[in-house]
Amino acid sequence: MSAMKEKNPWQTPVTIIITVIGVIAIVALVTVAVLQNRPLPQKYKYGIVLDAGSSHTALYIYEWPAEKDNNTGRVEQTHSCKVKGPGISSYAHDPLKAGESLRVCMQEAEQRVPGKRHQETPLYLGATAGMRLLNIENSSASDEVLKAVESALQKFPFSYQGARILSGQEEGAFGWVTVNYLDDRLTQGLDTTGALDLGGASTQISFVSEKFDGSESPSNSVTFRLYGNDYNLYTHSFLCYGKDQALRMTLAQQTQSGQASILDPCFNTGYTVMKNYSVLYDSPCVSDRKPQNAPATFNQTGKGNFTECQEVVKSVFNFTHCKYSQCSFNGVFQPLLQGPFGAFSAYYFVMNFLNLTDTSIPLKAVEDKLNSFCSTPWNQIKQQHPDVKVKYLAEYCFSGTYILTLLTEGYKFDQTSYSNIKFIKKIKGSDAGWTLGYMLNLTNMIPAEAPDSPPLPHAGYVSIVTIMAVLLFILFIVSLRPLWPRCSKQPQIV
Ligand SMILES: Nc1nc2c(ncn2[C@@H]2O[C@H](COP(=O)(O)OP(=O)(O)OP(=O)(O)O)[C@@H](O)[C@H]2O)c(=O)[nH]1
Ligand SMILES: [Ca+2]
Repeated sequence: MSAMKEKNPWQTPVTIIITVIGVIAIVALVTVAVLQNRPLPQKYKYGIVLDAGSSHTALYIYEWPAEKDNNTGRVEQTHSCKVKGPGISSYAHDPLKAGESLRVCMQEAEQRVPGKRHQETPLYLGATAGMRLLNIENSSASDEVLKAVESALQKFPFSYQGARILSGQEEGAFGWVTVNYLDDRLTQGLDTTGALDLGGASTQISFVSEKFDGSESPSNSVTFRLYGNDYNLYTHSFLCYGKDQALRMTLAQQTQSGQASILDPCFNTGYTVMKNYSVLYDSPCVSDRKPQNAPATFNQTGKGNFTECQEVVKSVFNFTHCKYSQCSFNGVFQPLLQGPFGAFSAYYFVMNFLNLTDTSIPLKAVEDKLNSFCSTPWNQIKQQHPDVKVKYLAEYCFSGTYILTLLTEGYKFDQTSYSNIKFIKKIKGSDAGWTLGYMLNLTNMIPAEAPDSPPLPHAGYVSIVTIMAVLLFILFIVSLRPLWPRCSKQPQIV
């Protein structure tokens, strides 16, 4: 055996030098290209929206890249703060307290938004059904409350943009914008998702239906042109059909004769509380039905019967008159249900607690679950859920029954369309609700026309520069072929 040694042509000094220079050139070229065109360090802008709901106020902080205001999906919720205490409409007798109640969350916002952005950060407060009801009942009181929150908010260093009561249409439409913006459906021109919002004092349904052009009921029609697409949205807000006011209506229904006690099928057996007639009837949703000569209080005792509860709940809906081709309830027009729906706020709280967020199950199974929950004694319910707020816990039988009835009898969801509902709280980290849509609209962040298609994205640019550099280098090496050392076919024997 003889030792053989091949002479590797790549090891000649010329090729080594060429290779090293080539590699250095590529690295330098790519580095310069990448650094030169790297997106600048990201700067963010902020916006703050206060959702002054009937049951409570919440503050949301949104953030988006400073140079890309128009890009869909780029605005995100970075923080939320729940105001302690009730909604601002509950401070009608002491409006200054409504302003004060916002202080803690506003101070939190001061901490969260970088100081140098404070002055340019828009701050909005939108009030919903609680203030709508107060405005009906006592408009000077609602003005006082708005004035008080206004002067409280103006003390903070943000760019205050006003506090006002949203109309039901706005509340429904902006909830729909939020859901579809977060799902990235608007820029893509995709089919949209409907929005179902169940608050404490009102509830909204909003969706696009092919059959609906707005002509049959103009007051339910909202048109948008977003990113070059036209949308004709159906939306309706039912005042008094939020879950707290609906509960009042069912109690009013059961206390018509002004009795001193009622057996309420919507509460668990063994549950009993004393309620005040004047407190119960202190709302425009029921005030006209206050029984004469009723005692000051009545005892509400649970009977825990889902079927009977559903009967009482049904009685707060009016199905008799409809002057349109079709109605949901109370003579309100509603086109054919279409597409998927996102159901949020109390829809989510309640159905999540009852383990009913899976909408692929038969409606009969939803009823069975409610049946068994409602008939469970109150003691047992409390024992099973020691950490849940007693007020929420006591109302889940009613709330679950109300939601099922509202969806199926009210809005006419059937087995198939029910399975198109998704109970949601957040989408990609941002809460579902009207606040984001409201801010996007007021800051003109959703353009009517599609923005020009962006130039090559950074990653694409880097890839192309790298590929080109490598190709150039290969071409260079190949062009030097005449200088390549000849390699003999025969291995040399040393
Ligand atoms: N079970 C449960 N209920 C909740 C929770 N938070 C709020 N609720 C109740 O759910 C209902 C709706 O709450 P929200 O969506 O905050 O209602 P809101 O915005 O104050 O009322 P609107 O002005 O009508 O929109 C109210 O009855 C609340 O008391 C929760 O964490 N769990
Ligand atoms: Ca709300």
